[in-house]
Amino acid sequence: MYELDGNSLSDGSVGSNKPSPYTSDKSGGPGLEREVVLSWKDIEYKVTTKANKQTSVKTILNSVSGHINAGEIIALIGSSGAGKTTLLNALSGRIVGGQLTGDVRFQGSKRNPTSFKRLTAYVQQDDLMHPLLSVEETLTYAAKFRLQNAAYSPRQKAERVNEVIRQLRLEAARNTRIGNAATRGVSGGERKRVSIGSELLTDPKLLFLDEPTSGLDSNSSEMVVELVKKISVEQNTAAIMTIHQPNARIFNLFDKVILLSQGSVVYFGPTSKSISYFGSIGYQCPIHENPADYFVDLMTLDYRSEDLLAESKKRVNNLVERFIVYSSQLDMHADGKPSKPLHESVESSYGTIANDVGFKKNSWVSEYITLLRRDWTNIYRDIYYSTSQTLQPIAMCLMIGFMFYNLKHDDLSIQNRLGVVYIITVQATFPIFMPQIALFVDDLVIAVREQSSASYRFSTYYVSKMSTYVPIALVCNTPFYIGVYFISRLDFDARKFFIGLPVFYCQNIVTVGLMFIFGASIKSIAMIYVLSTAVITSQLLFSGLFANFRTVTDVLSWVRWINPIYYSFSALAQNEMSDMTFICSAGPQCNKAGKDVLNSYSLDGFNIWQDVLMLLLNGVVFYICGYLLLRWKGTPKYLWV
Ligand SMILES: Nc1ncnc2c1ncn2[C@@H]1O[C@H](COP(=O)(O)OP(=O)(O)OP(=O)(O)O)[C@@H](O)[C@H]1O
Repeated sequence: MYELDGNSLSDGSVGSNKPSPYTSDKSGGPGLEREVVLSWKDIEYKVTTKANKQTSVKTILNSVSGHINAGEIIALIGSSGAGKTTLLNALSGRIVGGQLTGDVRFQGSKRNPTSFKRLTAYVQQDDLMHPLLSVEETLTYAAKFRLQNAAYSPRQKAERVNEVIRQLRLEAARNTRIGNAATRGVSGGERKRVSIGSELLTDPKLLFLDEPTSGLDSNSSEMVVELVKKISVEQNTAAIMTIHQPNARIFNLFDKVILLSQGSVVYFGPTSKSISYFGSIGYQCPIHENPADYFVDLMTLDYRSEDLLAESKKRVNNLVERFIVYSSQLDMHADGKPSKPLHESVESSYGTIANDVGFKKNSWVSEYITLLRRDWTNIYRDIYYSTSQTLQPIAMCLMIGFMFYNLKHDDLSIQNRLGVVYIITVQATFPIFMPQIALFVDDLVIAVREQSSASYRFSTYYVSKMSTYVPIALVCNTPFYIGVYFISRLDFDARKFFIGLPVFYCQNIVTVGLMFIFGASIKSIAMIYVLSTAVITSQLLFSGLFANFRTVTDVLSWVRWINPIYYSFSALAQNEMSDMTFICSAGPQCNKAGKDVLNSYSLDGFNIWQDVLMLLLNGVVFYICGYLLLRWKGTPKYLWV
């Protein structure tokens, strides 16, 4: 382990042959051996980059080794782009893409991804939480998902939430909503503490934090670090956090620091010894300077001129080499023989603890009920969404109803009837798709984060989303259908009314399925809007109203068979017109049969029930694809070493 032990610089010299910190870790004090929670050795991470059509391999982490003991907090410090987040991700098992090599052990064993996820926690830099839930609700839902029902009763979960609220000093904000850019909520520091609290609920053995102080003033930053330290000490857990140039007070709160430059370790050891270490290799931190600022300046490449760049590169290389020399000396016993690395020695003492932890997931039903409750709370509180989803169908119903007011039974009404039926179909597409996709994409980001800590199953998430979005679509659009039916006076017949309504419902349900496909497969909302508009517009164009399928070229005529809108429009049009007869409004007396009209529009390829069947088949395919895409895209392919 390339780490300075607590005593190695006591005489101010570097490189004295001492018992290696690999073999015994007594940083807890004389006689106190602390459990090594995580150790990592020779971590290398490379990515392939392309520039000017040339492919090159970029090394982002270069032979990084270290370990963390229970009760410690370690700061990962370096200039921007030094590789801090990459190292944190590699250690927490969240690296995607590239080549990762080396060896990471959790409590002495190779990591079992599932147990590791459950026993550790990761606080992301962006605090992704539901803005409309209060602090207490956010923590309560996290507790319901992440604490096993078998081990915690509802009361014990509530007590655990209260304990975390107390621990993180969040009592005053308990009932305040999290908030976002649109709605004022808790302060930045409180938000960060809620984020940390959600992760602490499970009593993780190891906490990873990515820049927990970014965006906070120095008081809030100090409070966050102090709290993490207090918890680590009290609960004998460990924490590793990336942090940008902490002030001197915050810097001194850390037990150890890892200083990274260009992916290489420049120093890893006790914070208290960092100044003397740098002093011993010729870089004495000025008395009144903040040590973290001084170290980061030393480690940063200076791009202001060629000369300054060359000079800073030389300095950084020197710092890296000096630390390699020093750490290799620490690897030797006093007799000059290499000591057995701590990384390997801990394995024998801790066996396979990390892999032995058996977790019983909460039941599917329990997850589903909790997710459903959270979804409906969010929807109910989203005043903009609920108002617009309620008012839009009513406004459209009045407009369409009065535009086609009181349809007659003459031949002029043929076009109008087809128009009304078509608009009924359209109302079950865009007005449902667009607002729901915006909600779903926002929600999915949080779900993916929750998934990374194995909070619940994707299947429960998906079914709870279906159970939220489908009823909303149906309930909100029902007044539209009823209003348009009666105001425009579509053919008055109870049988027709009660056949048309379920067909309309089916189209709404299919639209929600299509929405899941887009939401699960594309992250960018702008891209979704562009592509989905193109897809839905094409579906509307191929509905049979604008182009007669007898005249559509063979190359495109097949589109109707995979077009749900064709089926719903055809079913609704047949339902309305197949038994009607239209009187000619002018000229010689004549009658036009609805059947003939439908035939002239090629809308009678299937009968109503076949149309409904095909519509439902489209829906089933959409929902299955949506689920598979959600699983595939929502489960990042993390690299484990
Ligand atoms: N997948 C990747 N492909 C290409 N470059 C990458 C990739 N991942 C990381 N990098 C590069 O590796 C370097 C280290 O990135 P990282 O995010 O770890 O830095 P950091 O120290 O956390 O920086 P900051 O403090 O600015 O967040 C950066 O130059 C980044 O651009």
